Amino acid sequence: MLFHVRMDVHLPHDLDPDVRADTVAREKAYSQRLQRAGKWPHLWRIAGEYSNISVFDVDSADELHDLLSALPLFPHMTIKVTPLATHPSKVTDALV
Ligand SMILES: O=C(O)CC1=CCC(=O)O1
Repeated sequence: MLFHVRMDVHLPHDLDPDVRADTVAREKAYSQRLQRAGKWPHLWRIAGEYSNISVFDVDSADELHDLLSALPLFPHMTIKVTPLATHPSKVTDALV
C-alpha cells in the first residue's frame, strides 16, 4: 500500500543545539534505514520550507503509523497522510 505523507517540522527555537543536532542525526539514520528497506521510496524536500513530501510503501495503515510515530522528529512534526489508490487512466505498460 502506498501512502503520500507530508511532514512539516516545527523544532522549538529554544531547543538545545546539541539535542537538535542529535535528533536530526537520528532522524536521518532512521529514515535511511527505512529507505534502504524499501519502505520509504520517495523523500523530497519542499523548496523553501522545513517540510518534506514522502511516499511510503507499507503493508497497512497500522504499519505506517508505527513507522511514523517512531520518527525521532515525530514530537515536533505535523503529519498529513493521504492513502493512494491506482488511477483508472494509469498506463501500466509505458516505458519510463
Ligand atoms: O527534514 C525533514 O524533512 C524531516 C526528515 C524526514 C526524514 C529525514 O531525514 O528528515
